[in-house]
Amino acid sequence: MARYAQVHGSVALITLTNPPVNALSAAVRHGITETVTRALRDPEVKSVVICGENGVFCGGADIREFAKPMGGPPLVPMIAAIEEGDKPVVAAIEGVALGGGLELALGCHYRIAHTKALVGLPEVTLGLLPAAGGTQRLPRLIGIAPALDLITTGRHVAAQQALKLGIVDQVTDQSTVDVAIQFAKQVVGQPLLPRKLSTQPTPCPPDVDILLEEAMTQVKRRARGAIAPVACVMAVRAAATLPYRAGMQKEQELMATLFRSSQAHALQYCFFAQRAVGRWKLSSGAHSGNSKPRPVSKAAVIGLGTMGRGITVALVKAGIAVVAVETSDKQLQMGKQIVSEMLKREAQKRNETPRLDLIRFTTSMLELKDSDLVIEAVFEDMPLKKQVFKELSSVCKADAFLCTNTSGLDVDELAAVTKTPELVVGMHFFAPAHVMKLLEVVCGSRSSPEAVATAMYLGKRLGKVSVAVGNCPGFVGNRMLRPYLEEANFLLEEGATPELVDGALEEFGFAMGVFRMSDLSGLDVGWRIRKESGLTGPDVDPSDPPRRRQGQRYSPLPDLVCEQGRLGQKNGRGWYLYDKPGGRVATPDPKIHQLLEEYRLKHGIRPRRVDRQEVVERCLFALINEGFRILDDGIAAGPEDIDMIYVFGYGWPRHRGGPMFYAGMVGLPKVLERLEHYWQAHPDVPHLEPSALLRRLVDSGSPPIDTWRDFLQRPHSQL
Ligand SMILES: CC/C=C\CC(=O)SCCNC(=O)CCNC(=O)[C@H](O)C(C)(C)COP(=O)(O)OP(=O)(O)OC[C@H]1O[C@@H](n2cnc3c(N)ncnc32)[C@H](O)[C@@H]1OP(=O)(O)O
Repeated sequence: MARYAQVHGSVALITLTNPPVNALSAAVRHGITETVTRALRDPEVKSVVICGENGVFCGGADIREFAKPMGGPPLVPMIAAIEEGDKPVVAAIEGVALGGGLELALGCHYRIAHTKALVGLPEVTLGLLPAAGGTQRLPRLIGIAPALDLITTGRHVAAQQALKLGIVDQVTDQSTVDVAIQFAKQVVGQPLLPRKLSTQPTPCPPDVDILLEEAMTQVKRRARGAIAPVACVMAVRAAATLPYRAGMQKEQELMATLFRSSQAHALQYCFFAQRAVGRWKLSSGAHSGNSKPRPVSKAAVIGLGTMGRGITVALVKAGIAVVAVETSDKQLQMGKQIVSEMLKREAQKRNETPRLDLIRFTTSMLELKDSDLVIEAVFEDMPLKKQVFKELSSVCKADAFLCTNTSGLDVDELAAVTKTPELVVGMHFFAPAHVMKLLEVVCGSRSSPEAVATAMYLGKRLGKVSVAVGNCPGFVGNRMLRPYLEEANFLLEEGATPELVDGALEEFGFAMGVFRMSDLSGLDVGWRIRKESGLTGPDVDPSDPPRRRQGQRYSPLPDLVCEQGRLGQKNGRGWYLYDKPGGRVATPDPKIHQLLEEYRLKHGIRPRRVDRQEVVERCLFALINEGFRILDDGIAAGPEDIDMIYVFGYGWPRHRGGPMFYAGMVGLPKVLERLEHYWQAHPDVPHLEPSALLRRLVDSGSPPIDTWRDFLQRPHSQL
């Protein structure tokens, strides 16, 4: 899978041919080994150019092969043979040179890149390190600090920046291969040794130890338990402190540990899951392959609250014209000012001019008449949303898509008040909507394939990971969140503190524990929803005991906290005390501890010691259990969909693969056994009752996650 040609008489042109990204599969490695040997042996060949077919140099090692036994020639000696050869080899980089692809290029003596090319060592995002010499050659080429940055973050670098850093020798906007061939002819006869990176010393600043220590501290803080970034720093340290051969040895040792790790499996699963969720399928048989999105050139956003503002900014950043609607002039002016500031900040980051000209702010719904797609983002209140949808249905053009940003209300109920229910679909963004990568596309029972395809595609244009889900209260993400939050509250009743619960979840890898997250979102949001559903406030059934509602255990603790005027970070007091209203520095609050003690005393609860393991099991296994129910109900098509929702929308640590993957990693029998244990202890908590799907999977010998779809009762029936 590498083509060989002799061009311009004396140049061997080797082209990698493994579409779509010319990944270095065993066949490609075999092809490179064979063609390079041929070129080096042929006396007519004076220099060599390596390029990739279809405008892509190489996307790196073939990630699918990592799960199989290793076959074919290994990368390290293959790249060493190129570098050690006595003929100049030039890499012609178009498209991407990533991971093993860039390592191959680093083994070449020269690198020419197209202006639009991207290079990088993203192995860390797959739980690995660049183990084909990348951690040893890159620091020798560009120095310790920039190499640490690229290797520990895995970020892609555009050609011009790669030129500045010294990764590539030349950038061209012409045919890269032609330029590389000319270049290859010119460098024949020039000394090759200085171009062989493995023979060069690593340029080290005098304070290299401090630099490496700081890098280690920084990655540990950022990594939240991920091991690959730490190993990356250790490998670069080897490049700074050891000769090349010993450095390579260290690289291989570190890689061997990472390669077998559950984190690497989780991260590689995420890589493919992220791509798989784009291939949606509806119960009607329509799917991403046979349903075309309609172009959206003009969108509208109704409501300029937090969500509406973020959605407007996301649309404008994608170059889409927006009509932004508010009810009153005052609200409109406030929205306009905040959106403008947000856009200016965003543009500043990208060194661009803010596209304020793309937005028309108005209080008149009549201005929506030529919008292709409208996103309603008003208050989370069904009667209000219905009123908006009725109005939209009469003012918008007949084929306009009508979308709701509801976080859990019934999309079918909204569709029913319109003249075009087939054009109604949910687009559930996550705050801040211009930043968060997740979009839940909620398919109502009457949503057309075209409406779903358009919402999914629009999400992609906005840079989101769009996941199609069915219509049920809370959809996927928020439905699973409920048992998670409830278990956290029950743990407080039983003896835990907010900081103990959050500490356990943060140690697991969440950026923020459940109580800090609730404080950030605002405690009044959930309070209002609980009042509306009769769980607290005047509508509570007076015959309900204080800690039971609607036939099951209920914790009124969050209501009590709100009643004390503690609304979270925004007013400086919630489950924690903050440095100031809106401040971010959270400290444990003795008043909350006192409230918990008084509460337990009042309800005759004898506090017990809750450990971190119980926190993780009760909160996360309850959430996972709901995930199994969602799968069996046909609300999500597969475990990958749930996992991507949690990784991109709820801060689930990516190196743990998402909740469903994690369940498989822990072992389904163990999850089942712990749920049974906790359910026995708390029979009044229905969400702890193990789901039927979990039981079926365990009874079937706990099959691997990629076969779970075969065990679903009604696969994607609600999609
Ligand atoms: C000793 C170890 C040495 C080296 C280790 C490595 O090299 S690890 C691999 C490092 N490389 C990467 O991490 C790059 C991964 N790929 C990407 O980032 C993107 O795919 C890329 C190349 C930027 C292209 O993006 P684009 O949006 O254009 O396409 P898409 O991501 O949808 O990919 C298209 C299909 O190609 C599959 N694919 C991509 N890269 C690889 C790969 N390295 N190995 C195997 N398969 C790869 C991808 O899954 C898509 O296929 P699909 O069937 O749709 O899932």
